[in-house]
Amino acid sequence: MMNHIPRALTIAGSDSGGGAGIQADIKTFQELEVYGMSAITAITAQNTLGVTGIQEIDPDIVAKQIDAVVSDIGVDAAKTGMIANIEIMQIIAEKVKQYQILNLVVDPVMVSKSGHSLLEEEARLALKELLIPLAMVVTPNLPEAEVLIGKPLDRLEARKEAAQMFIDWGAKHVVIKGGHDKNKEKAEDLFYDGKEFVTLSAERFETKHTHGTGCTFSAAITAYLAKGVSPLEAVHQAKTFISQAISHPLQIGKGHGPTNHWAHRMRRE
Ligand SMILES: Nc1ncnc2c1ncn2[C@@H]1O[C@H](COP(=O)(O)OP(=O)(O)OP(=O)(O)O)[C@@H](O)[C@H]1O
Ligand SMILES: Cc1ncc(COP(=O)(O)O)c(N)n1
Repeated sequence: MMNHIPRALTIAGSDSGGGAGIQADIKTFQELEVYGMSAITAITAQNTLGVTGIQEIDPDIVAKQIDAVVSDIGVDAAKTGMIANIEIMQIIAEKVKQYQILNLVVDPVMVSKSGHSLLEEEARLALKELLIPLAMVVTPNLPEAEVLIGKPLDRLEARKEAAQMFIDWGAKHVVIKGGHDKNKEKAEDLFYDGKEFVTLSAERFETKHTHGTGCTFSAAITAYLAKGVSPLEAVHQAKTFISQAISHPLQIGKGHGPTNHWAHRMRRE
């Protein structure tokens, strides 16, 4: 009898530099021994210094990519990253509902670390109505959570209230990532399932090579969900994966280099 092969789909933008987006996601799936597939929403001309061009993909082609992989191969878990515009967001929501993709990780990507918009401003708040309600796990960073909530989230109490809002919008679980909280000695993320708060704490590494950390983290959560792991355990395992990837950065390019997707192997070898 054939073993079941876990299959994960990323619905996101392409990063020609290979550090973020679809490329980071597929590398992460591969490292975690999950079969990776993609539905590309936009092509970015990008490297470690920034984004120099964006071609948004026709929403109909985004839909056809999702149809193609679901109808033939099947999807155990999926994630969204860069979505570019409202039409693409609408079609993704439609397809997730049509195919009843329950293990959906929504990474509400808005702006790249280099400061380029990856989701048109008018579409940002629509995440609350269209995609967050379909999320098994939603993974905002602090600036994204602040845009969606509409107020600063400096204090832990405010972050806890914000986490409750994500649950009220329909997400099953939320992780508010603390990577941007540079004042904190640790890299601390807040997980909430509507009942219990869990702080995920790890060493904060002094490095400028953090291009694609959010993509890699959400892709790792997706890979673990595809393998049948519970959301809390998936987030714990993904936190270990991203910490290892940041702790052994790749000295690639002249700007913010990528994380190291194979760093986790060093523990085994
Ligand atoms: N310097 C660091 N050292 C250790 N962990 C970090 C560091 N920076 C970010 N992280 C961790 O990486 C994960 C991704 O968080 P981050 O806040 O960087 O996401 P993001 O801003 O969405 O990333 P991106 O901008 O790449 O999309 C979180 O678990 C966060 O705590
Ligand atoms: C295609 C694509 N998707 C996502 C990101 C966010 O990653 P980062 O914030 O690290 O630049 C990116 N730069 N490009």
